[in-house]
Amino acid sequence: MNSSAVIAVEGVARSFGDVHAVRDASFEVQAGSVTALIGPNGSGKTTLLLMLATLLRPDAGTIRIAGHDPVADPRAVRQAMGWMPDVLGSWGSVSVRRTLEITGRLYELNAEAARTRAQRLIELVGLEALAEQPTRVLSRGQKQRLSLARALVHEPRVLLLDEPASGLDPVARVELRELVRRLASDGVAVLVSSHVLAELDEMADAAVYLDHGATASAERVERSRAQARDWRVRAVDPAQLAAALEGLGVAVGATDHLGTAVPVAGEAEAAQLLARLVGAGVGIVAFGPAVGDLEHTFLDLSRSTTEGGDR
Ligand SMILES: Nc1ncnc2c1ncn2[C@@H]1O[C@H](COP(=O)(O)OP(=O)(O)OP(=O)(O)O)[C@@H](O)[C@H]1O
Repeated sequence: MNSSAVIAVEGVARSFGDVHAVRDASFEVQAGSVTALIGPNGSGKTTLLLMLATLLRPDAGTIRIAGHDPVADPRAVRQAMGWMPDVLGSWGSVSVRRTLEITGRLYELNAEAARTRAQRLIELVGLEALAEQPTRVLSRGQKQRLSLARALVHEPRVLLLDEPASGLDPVARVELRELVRRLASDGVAVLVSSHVLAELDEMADAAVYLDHGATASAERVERSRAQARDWRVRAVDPAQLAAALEGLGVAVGATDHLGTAVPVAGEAEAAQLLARLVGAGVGIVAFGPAVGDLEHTFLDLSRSTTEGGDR
């Protein structure tokens, strides 16, 4: 295992009867980084996270969290790790503040330290106005914030986040992203699963792609990343743009209100195309990849699996 890998997963599998939820997962997450866990519905993300969080036993393979084995030493793993599940199970009649204080006590903070920590976390996730309310009155997004605060009570070195942005409004999503980046810059290893790939693009340094319970190899991910992708171009005068593209012999894709899709092999080719269009006098107002890096790779991997490509 790499010396700074705080999460190390090797050949992990878990089935439920005939359902092979996770077949063969191997990856590492480094200290001070944010790694995205990406996969289609039912690909095994939650099952994998539950195994890392000591809540489910793997049938095969090895997991190390901060050097500890979740099966042999779940207590050490829980001390090192904060876990934000996709749905918060909370004590409905207990206030937000008490929830965090009780969680702190469960992590063996003394009463004074638990109180101070609860107050800091309430401020960190912006729940001041609701601190004395019972948790049952919280909206889904507010519950997500409480769930995140609870995961941070014991200042973990490893943070597992299962769909943390679901239910959050746009402002809260930006705040979540900034908070996660800040935690990573403090040295925390973060593994985050989400379906909102554009958001992960801005948050993550690395990605693990899970497909039918297996992680895609680094070589396969690299192949998919390198595939030609569509860029989208928009001009003040769409007719002039269409004529210029035709003049340059560019085979255009679909046009919608965001612009016209053009297939481009890489950034150098994109820069060349832009220079030519501007040189031809076209007033370009927007030019960029049609989808983010993670989404492009994810779509290409899904396509190659559907088409029976190798893994
Ligand atoms: N307790 C269980 N018993 C039986 N099958 C299960 C159980 N938990 C998960 N599965 C099955 O394992 C597969 C992987 O499920 P999992 O929830 O890990 O996927 P996921 O990638 O998190 O999906 P989603 O993106 O939809 O949340 C699915 O086919 C699911 O039906």
